[in-house]
Amino acid sequence: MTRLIFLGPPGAGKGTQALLLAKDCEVPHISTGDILRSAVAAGSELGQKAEQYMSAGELVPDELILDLIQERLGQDDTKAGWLLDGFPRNVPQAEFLQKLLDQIEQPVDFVVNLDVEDDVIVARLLQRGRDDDEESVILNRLQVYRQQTEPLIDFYRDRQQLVSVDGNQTMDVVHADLKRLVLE
Ligand SMILES: Nc1ncnc2c1ncn2[C@@H]1O[C@H](COP(=O)(O)OP(=O)(O)OP(=O)(O)O)[C@@H](O)[C@H]1O
Ligand SMILES: Nc1ncnc2c1ncn2[C@@H]1O[C@H](COP(=O)(O)O)[C@@H](O)[C@H]1O
Repeated sequence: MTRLIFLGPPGAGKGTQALLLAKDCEVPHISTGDILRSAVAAGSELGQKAEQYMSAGELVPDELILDLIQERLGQDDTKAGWLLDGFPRNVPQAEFLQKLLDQIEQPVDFVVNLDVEDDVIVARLLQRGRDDDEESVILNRLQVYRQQTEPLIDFYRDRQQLVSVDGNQTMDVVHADLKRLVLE
């Protein structure tokens, strides 16, 4: 049983590491960014509403995300655990998640905070080249991260759930560190 939340700035490697660990642990990797990008590609109502925020590097409104995550965590493949990547992104989302996990009796094991410096992040994202990896949008995502998401570090530290991992190392070394933590 593995239930983890990945925190960290854009480009820290959350998606990369969550995908690797999801394979090791045989649990789903749940990325709200991936779900939203699929919705945009499909042209669904959710996608149409979310697109303008995503392309500007803003968070989409909570009302578009909370039902989505509640429904996803109710699906059968989550019974053996899950890895959350990109959710929660602000304090109201974290409070919602805490209540939801209490209700469905699925406590989180711990929250991984991937630490990476800003200049490394910008270089990585410019190389990744996703639609929202354009320099001005990257800088806005970083600002949104500092204002809205970074306070979650204290939120989870106060609850003794935070574990920091050095994301400045090679992907293999970060993966090995995470495996050690999960298997301990
Ligand atoms: N340890 C690493 N060293 C060098 N490059 C890395 C490392 N981890 C990830 N990357 C690369 O950096 C880019 C960003 O990684 P990734 O998509 O996993 O970040 P993320 O935290 O999920 O970002 P976002 O929040 O923007 O979706 C990718 O191109 C990935 O291949
Ligand atoms: N949890 C979220 N709350 C609000 N907006 C979100 C959330 N998760 C993703 N988004 C939007 O999608 C893009 C890309 O997300 P990544 O996690 O970086 O793939 C993000 O900038 C938000 O606009």
